[in-house]
Amino acid sequence: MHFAPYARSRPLRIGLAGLGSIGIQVARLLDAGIPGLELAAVAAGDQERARARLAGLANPPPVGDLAMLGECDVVVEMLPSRLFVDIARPTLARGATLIVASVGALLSNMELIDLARASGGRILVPSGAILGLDAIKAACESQVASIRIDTRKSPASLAGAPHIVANAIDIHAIIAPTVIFTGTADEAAIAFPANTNVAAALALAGLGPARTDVRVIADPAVDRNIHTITVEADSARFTATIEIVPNAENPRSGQLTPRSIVACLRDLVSPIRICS
Ligand SMILES: NC(=O)C1=CN([C@@H]2O[C@H](COP(=O)(O)OP(=O)(O)OC[C@H]3O[C@@H](n4cnc5c(N)ncnc54)[C@H](OP(=O)(O)O)[C@@H]3O)[C@@H](O)[C@H]2O)C=CC1
Ligand SMILES: O=C([O-])CC(=O)C(=O)O
Repeated sequence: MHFAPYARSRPLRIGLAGLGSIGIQVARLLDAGIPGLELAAVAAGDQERARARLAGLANPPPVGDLAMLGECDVVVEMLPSRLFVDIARPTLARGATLIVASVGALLSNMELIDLARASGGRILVPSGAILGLDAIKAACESQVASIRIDTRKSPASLAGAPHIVANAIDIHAIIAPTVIFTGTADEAAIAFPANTNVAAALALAGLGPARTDVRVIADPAVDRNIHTITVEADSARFTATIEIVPNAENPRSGQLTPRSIVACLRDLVSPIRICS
C-alpha cells in the first residue's frame, strides 16, 4: 500500500548520484510523481548522455557532476563502487541522508558511520536485491549461530570481477553449476564488488562482515540472479530465496533494486512505516 505523506512545507529534494541501470529507473519512477519527493538533481559521468536519457521525463532535472548534489536533502548513491566514497563523504559531512546501493563499498569505509554520527547525517541501506533483512534483524535480538548467503548467477554476469581475473578463471568455459568463491562478506566485497552488495547488506543487518558466510556459484543454466539466505538462530531457523530478473542494460544488477530504493524514499515521508 502507498500512503499520503506527512504535510511538509516543501518536498524532500532528492539527488541521484549515477544514472546507470539502477539510476535511470529510479529517475523514471520519481518523475512519475511520488507525493512529498522531488527529483532535484542528477550527477552522471557522461552528462550529455544523461541529459539525453532524461529528456523524455515530464520534469527533467538538472544534470551535473557530484558537487551538483550538495543542496539535496537526500542523495541516492548508485555509482560504480570505486566512486562510492566520493559522494558518501561530502553528503554525510554536511549532515544529509545517504541512500547506498554500493553496499559492499561501505564495508571498506566503515569510518563513514562515525562521520554520520558526528554530523547528524544518516546512512540508509535499502534491501536492494535481497529479502529477509527484517527477519535477520529480529533474529539478531536472540542468539544467532550462523548466517549464509548463496549467490547464483550466470557466468556472463560474473565476468571481469577481481576474483575471476586474479585467479584466471575461464568463466565462459563453465558448463555446469560451479562454486567459484567461498569466504566471508568482507572478502566477497573485494572479490566481487559488483555482485555481492546483497551479502554486505546481510552482514550489516546481521552478524557483521566477518561472520557472514558467502558462496558465489556460476551457473550457466540460470537466467535470473538467485540469492538464498540461511539463518540458524535461537529464535528461528529460516531459508529464503529470491530470483531477480537481471537488468537488460547491466546484467550484474537486477530489476528489484531500483524499486527497493524508491520504497526506501517513500518511507522517508510516510507517516506509517513497515520496518524492513
Ligand atoms: N544493493 C544492491 O542490492 C545492489 C547494488 N548494486 C550496486 O549499485 C551500483 C550501481 O549499479 P548500476 O546502476 O547497475 O551501475 P552502472 O554501471 O549501470 O551505473 C553507474 C553509473 O555511475 C555513473 N558515473 C560514473 N562516474 C561518475 C561520476 N564521476 N559522477 C557521477 N556519475 C558517475 C555512470 O555514468 P556514465 O556511464 O555516464 O559514466 C553510470 O551512470 C553498483 O555499485 C552496483 O554494484 C547493484 C545491484 C544490486
Ligand atoms: O543480484 C543482483 O541484482 C545484484 C547482486 O547480486 C549484488 O549486487 O549483490
